[in-house]
Amino acid sequence: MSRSRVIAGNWKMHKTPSEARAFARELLAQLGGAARPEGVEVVLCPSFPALTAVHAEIERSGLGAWVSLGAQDLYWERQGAFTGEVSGPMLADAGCRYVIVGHSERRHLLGESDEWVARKLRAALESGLTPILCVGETLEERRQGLTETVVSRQLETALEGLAAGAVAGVVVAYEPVWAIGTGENATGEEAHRVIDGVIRSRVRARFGEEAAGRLRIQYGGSVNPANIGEFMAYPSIDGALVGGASLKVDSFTAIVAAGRRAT
Ligand SMILES: O=C[C@H](O)COP(=O)(O)O
Repeated sequence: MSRSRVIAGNWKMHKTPSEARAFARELLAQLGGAARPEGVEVVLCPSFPALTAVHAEIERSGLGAWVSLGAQDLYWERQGAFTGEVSGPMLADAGCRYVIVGHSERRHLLGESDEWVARKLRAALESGLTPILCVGETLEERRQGLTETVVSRQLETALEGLAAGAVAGVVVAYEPVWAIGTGENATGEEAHRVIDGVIRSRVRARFGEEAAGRLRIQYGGSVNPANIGEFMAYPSIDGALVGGASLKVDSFTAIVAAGRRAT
């Protein structure tokens, strides 16, 4: 299995720039003090105002070969009269390599549609950023047996019209909405079923074997040091998108360490 794993910390609307800087310094010191887990990339996604401070800490740490900066969102236009929005070129210039698109909090709290997410994903790629595309069903959709329908629709709308080579470079995060911040995670088997049986197989059908084989697919939703092993036991799961447990140095470093593929 040659795909590297991506362990991303989504700090959401936590930590001021000074708190983020101090936290990043401590986290990077701890990550740098241990051996790099083989085949693992780490992405830190602070809020917009903290990006440059965290970028400076990554540079200072010398871990830039495997620790990257990511943003939590972007707008699809490159510049213009879009008050409050942030563009892909701005993020790239601030040192980002990754950007989250379509997080469920944006879809459900802020009304982002599948079409908006698709535009954002394209904008990310055009700016040379790796999008982390979030997909996942709500509790109600799960109860109605709509997981596959919802995940397929979100995935296919976002990837529609892209070249297979571009799709191969995307990271998809399967985040069942009912598992986010609730302490109630999907089981490894449930995550594997959606990741392999829905997401990778849809990509295979639409974009071919090579794109499907290269695409990295994470699980997200109440990941913590106690349950990360259950997900990483599946070769199909290429890492995790971590919310709450990424806000503490010890829990996040434990999750990063667990990301290495068993040999
Ligand atoms: O982006 C991260 C996800 O929303 C998961 O958050 P959580 O780990 O706090 O459940």
